[in-house]
Amino acid sequence: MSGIITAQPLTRESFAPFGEVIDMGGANHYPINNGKCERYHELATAEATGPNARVLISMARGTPYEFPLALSMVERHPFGSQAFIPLSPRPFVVVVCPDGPDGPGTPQAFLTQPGQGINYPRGRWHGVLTPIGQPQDFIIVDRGGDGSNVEEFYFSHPYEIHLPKGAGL
Ligand SMILES: NC(=O)N[C@@H](O)C(=O)O
Ligand code: NI
Repeated sequence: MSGIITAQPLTRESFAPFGEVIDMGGANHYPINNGKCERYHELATAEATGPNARVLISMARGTPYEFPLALSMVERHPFGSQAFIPLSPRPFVVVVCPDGPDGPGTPQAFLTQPGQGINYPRGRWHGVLTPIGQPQDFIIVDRGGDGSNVEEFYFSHPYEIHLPKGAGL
C-alpha cells in the first residue's frame, strides 16, 4: 500500500489517537512564583521503562526536508515516549501511524502550528524529525536505558507526504 498523504493541521483533538500536543493553548495553567509566572501544567507524560530506564532531555538540530516527501520508513520506541519541542516558532511536519495487523497502518501527517511540540507515547510509529525550509532546533524528551529502544519499519512502496495548499513555507 502506498499513496499521497496531505498534512492536516495539528490539533489536540486530531492528534489525540496518536499522542499529545505540547502547546499552551487549551492547557491547564495556573500562577506560580507569587503570580510572576504562569505554569502550563502536565502538557504530556514522559514514559521510560525497561532496565536502567531514565528520562533524558536532549537537543536536536533538524535539517529541513523538501516536499513532497518520500516516506519510506517509520520507527517506534518500545521502551519509552519521545517528545519534540521546537525552539523556534516555525511549523514542522509530524507523521504517525496507527498499529496495523503486521506493523504500522496507513500514515497520517500533521502540520504543527508555529511553536507546537508533540509527544509520541511508547510504541507509537512515527516518521523522522521533519523541519520545513530551514534548519530547526528542538528539545527532545525521551527514554535512556539498556536495550535497543528503536524498531524501524520500511514500507514496500514509499508514501508521498504533501504540505497543505497555501502552507506558504
Ligand atoms: N525522528 C526520531 O524520532 N528520531 C529519534 O528517534 C532519535 O533520536 O533517533
Ligand atoms: Ni523517534
